[in-house]
Amino acid sequence: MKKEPILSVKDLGVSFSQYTKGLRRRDLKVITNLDVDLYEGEILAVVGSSGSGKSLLAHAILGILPDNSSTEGTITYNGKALDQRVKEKLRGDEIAFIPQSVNFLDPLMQVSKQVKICIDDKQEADKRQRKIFNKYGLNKKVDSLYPFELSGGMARKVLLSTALVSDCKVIIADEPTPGLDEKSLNEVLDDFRNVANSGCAVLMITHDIESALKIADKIAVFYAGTTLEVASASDFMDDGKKLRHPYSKALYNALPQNGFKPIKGSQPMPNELPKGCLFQDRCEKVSEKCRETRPDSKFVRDGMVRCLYAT
Ligand SMILES: Nc1ncnc2c1ncn2[C@@H]1O[C@H](COP(=O)(O)OP(=O)(O)OP(=O)(O)O)[C@@H](O)[C@H]1O
Ligand code: NI
Repeated sequence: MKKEPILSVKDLGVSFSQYTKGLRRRDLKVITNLDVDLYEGEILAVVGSSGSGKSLLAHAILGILPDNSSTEGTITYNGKALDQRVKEKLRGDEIAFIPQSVNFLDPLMQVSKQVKICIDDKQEADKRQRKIFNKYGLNKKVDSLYPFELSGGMARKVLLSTALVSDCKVIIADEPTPGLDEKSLNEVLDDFRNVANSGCAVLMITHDIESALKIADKIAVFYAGTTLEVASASDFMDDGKKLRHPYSKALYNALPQNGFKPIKGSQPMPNELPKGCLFQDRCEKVSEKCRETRPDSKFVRDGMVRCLYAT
């Protein structure tokens, strides 16, 4: 029997209402057709350039989008559609969030306390908090510090600790690794793999495809607010031959070990999305049909892709 996802996002759309000149209101759609499925015991890495919709996906799942936003599509958790009330209940209880900005730490609480409140077993809390701080090289003196007294790297480690000590079923990590030294980066990647191996589902948003490939099971490739491909991490090898979308292949070719070969152009802005395929202006294989038709998602060789010509 095929395993069901613990968290499933289907056809997510996010719009923001904005006031333009003359106080006319208009809706700007910044996300169209985002799809991801998360499974227990698996790490799904979400990659894509700045502005492709990675953080908004996380915020939509957690119910922390701004008030001037509206959403379409469905987000289900254990098969049940999530509404705002349930999202708020799950946040911090079953779903742990590691935000992109370290400003999410409580400025008025000592950092060791912020980690301890995430541990259900209160008798074990002191020990477990110290253990994880030790592992990340945060000495005893750090326990009593407040966030403003920490360097960026230290604050990032505290944020990571809050999620990794919790017994949550899902961890959503938005850029968890910038600012970490090499040793801590490897520790953190190992820890994500270990929590996944013990059954947790991990959604890891990252610019760092190389790190993602070390630990992820699957990679979702976002572009201009749309999921273009979801592939096995093992498809990112052998010249990228197994990848289904030209953009995923381009990302693969741009990795340092593959010679940093970039592609020309940039992702379209939300207010200038073309009719048809979003990647058309940068694609070598573009046809007339690509300019007319926005590709639906389809399953190709056990992966998902939005390209008319994917095989
Ligand atoms: N509050 C907002 N109002 C209007 N547009 C927004 C708002 N928040 C995000 N956007 C737009 O939505 C798009 C997706 O933003 P998002 O923050 O999800 O990108 P991202 O992939 O996380 O980028 P980064 O890698 O830089 O963190 C961008 O075009 C951004 O400008
Ligand atoms: Ni972001």
